[in-house]
Amino acid sequence: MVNLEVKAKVLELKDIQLTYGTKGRDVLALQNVNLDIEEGEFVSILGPSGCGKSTLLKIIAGFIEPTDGSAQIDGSEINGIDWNRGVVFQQPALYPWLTVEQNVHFGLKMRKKEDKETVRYFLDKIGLSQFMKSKPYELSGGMKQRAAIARVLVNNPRVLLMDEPFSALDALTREQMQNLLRDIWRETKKTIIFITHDVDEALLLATKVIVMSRRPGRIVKELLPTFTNHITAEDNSVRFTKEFQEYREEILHLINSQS
Ligand SMILES: Nc1ncnc2c1ncn2[C@@H]1O[C@H](COP(=O)(O)OP(=O)(O)OP(=O)(O)O)[C@@H](O)[C@H]1O
Repeated sequence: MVNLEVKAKVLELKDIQLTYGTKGRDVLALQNVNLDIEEGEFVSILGPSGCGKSTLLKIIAGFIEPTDGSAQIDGSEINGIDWNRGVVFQQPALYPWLTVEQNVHFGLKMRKKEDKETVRYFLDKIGLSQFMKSKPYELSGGMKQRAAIARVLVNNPRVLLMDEPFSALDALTREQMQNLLRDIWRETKKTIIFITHDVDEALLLATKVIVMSRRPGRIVKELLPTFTNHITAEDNSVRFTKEFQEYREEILHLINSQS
């Protein structure tokens, strides 16, 4: 049967170029980046250190403007930060003087959209209900990152942007967080853009893997793995298949040949 389902294009990056100007020395970070992202895609970005992954995410987040080219969300030019693009960083940015519940509620309150029910729903979803009255210093690294994810999800963003969110976590917690994020993605059908240095992590989560060249960053390959659709918390045996290893080797070869 022919699949006639047409998904909406959420993000469109056209000929993006980004030059940082520092102390008279220009750094060309991105050049000719073209990328379309459809609704519900889980996109992972890989590439050598310093190739411009975070820069690309910052453009999509609206923290910085491209020097050239166009970055659009739902057909409109990205113009500064907005609640429809939530960002999760490597280090969870929580307010230390607020409880977990207050941290998660913060964005809604800022917009005068108080909604305790939604806050509690997401605290439950990420497994932090019992800790909602705790302060961030009372939480483990994984728990803090759960709170940071909930804090973004309550705003119901169109796109979830994640910059190496699990790289500071121990291996076991990292795997738990990957499973949690996959579950959230399956349930909410959010569009996710996820930067990582870990090829396995990208293949275990993403439906589209973008490999970038060394600086100035360009996209050298887009791959469409489907492993994430076959993984559950109990069974991630697809990672031991020949196909997984072939993807892995191809990506590692691409990255290493850039270095
Ligand atoms: N504010 C800035 N001013 C000047 N140069 C910058 C600035 N931010 C980043 N750069 C440079 O731009 C290039 C791309 O940086 P970016 O942080 O986007 O890369 P990355 O791929 O995310 O790196 P990593 O994998 O090491 O986190 C690097 O050479 C970096 O030194």
